[in-house]
Amino acid sequence: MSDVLLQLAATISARRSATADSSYTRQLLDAGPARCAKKLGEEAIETVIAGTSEGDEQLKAEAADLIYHLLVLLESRGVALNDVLAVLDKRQGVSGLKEKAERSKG
Ligand SMILES: N=c1c2ncn([C@@H]3O[C@H](COP(=O)(O)OP(=O)(O)OP(=O)(O)O)[C@@H](O)[C@H]3O)c2ncn1[C@@H]1O[C@H](COP(=O)(O)O)[C@@H](O)[C@H]1O
Repeated sequence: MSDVLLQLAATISARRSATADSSYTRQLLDAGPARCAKKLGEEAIETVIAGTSEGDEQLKAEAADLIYHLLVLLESRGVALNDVLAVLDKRQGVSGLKEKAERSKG
């Protein structure tokens, strides 16, 4: 799973040197983090709609769009996917309820 994500993140990063007319990713990166974040929000809403009222195939397609746009936002902000995966890795084995309580302590 994370092999696919890491490969996609590498592709997205490499698109920085593509031409804008050949790459949708390059167009998003050129538009900057605010535009990338807005696209992510749109895809999140489409995923919510699929999750509540559409079939499994549509949900899978929207989830894939969402993940792609998340990776583009991370690239636009210069945040490495591996650093996000490290945060998730540290949380493994920690109950979500315990983690939430730690967060509210500040
Ligand atoms: N995984 C994806 C991927 N998922 C979704 N999308 C695009 O994300 C867009 C989201 O759909 P929308 O309906 O919101 O698109 P839209 O209305 O045309 O978008 P805007 O005009 O609003 O920006 C579509 O254009 C999809 O093609 C993706 N575009 C690229 N990739 C990956 O990125 C790689 C590089 O792509 P390029 O940068 O285009 O070469 C590809 O080989 C893929 O692996």
